[in-house]
Amino acid sequence: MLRTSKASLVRFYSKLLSRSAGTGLNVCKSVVDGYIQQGFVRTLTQSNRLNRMSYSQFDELTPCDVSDGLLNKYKIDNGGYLPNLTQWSGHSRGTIHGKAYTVLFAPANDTRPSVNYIDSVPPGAFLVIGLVRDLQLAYAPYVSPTQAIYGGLMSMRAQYLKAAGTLVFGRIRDLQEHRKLDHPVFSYGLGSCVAKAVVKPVGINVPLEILASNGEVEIIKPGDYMVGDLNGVVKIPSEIELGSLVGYIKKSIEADELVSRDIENGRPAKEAQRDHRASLKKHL
Ligand SMILES: O=C([O-])CC(=O)C(=O)O
Ligand code: NI
Repeated sequence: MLRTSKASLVRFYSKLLSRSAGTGLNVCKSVVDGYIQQGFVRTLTQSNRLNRMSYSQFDELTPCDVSDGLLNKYKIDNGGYLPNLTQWSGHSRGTIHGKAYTVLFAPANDTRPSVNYIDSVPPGAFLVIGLVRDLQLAYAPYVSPTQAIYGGLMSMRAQYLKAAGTLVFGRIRDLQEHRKLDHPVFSYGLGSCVAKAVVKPVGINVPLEILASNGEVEIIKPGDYMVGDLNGVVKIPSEIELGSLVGYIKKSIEADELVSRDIENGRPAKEAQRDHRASLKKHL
């Protein structure tokens, strides 16, 4: 009982800490540090281990499965889907997944200095590159620069550092090179010219604001879990416990397999769905 309440306390403060990042609410950090020093760190480590154990289970899931889980269990209306992205390369690798390592690009005349993001991509990370809000559009082509902000050499380095894949909310170039490497790259579009005359990277592991085509803004935080394939990319917010999500998704897939068998045997789809999905409610 006590452990549960400690765990939820730590989760609560961790959330508060991530929300307060950059807002000057340093008091939260000292509170969290205090709890961690008092031994609650063990609980955190245990929950990280649980998350780590679940990671390879995403090899067997698709972004569609994940969206079903986010919609039905967590009531996230868009199922975490980040619209209008295409997977250009790395198709042989099945489902691509990893924690978001985010990079923000701003206009070349931004006062912040340019940063080197590519040489510190963590192993297993999903490299996620976005532009500042002013350079984004709600409708195709979704960004105003026509230049490519990512190329083949960057994929070569990301792959060497064992990144899971790359997601660019903008244009990429050197398509042949990404394909030759078989490195998974997703983006809005393509280009041929490098972007140094118009934009530069200014932030690493900062939240990215992504304008979606329905006018909503999706925030991608460092550490959010990203899952992609031919269907596109889905974001699992870092607050969601991956073990519980995967548990629900597996039940949901089992139910769909029973529906599929019934449909193959000529049973009406509506009736089969109603019957097999009813039992899912107890896993919510
Ligand atoms: O060189 C650049 O700046 C971008 C590029 O084409 C690559 O990464 O291959
Ligand atoms: Ni290049």
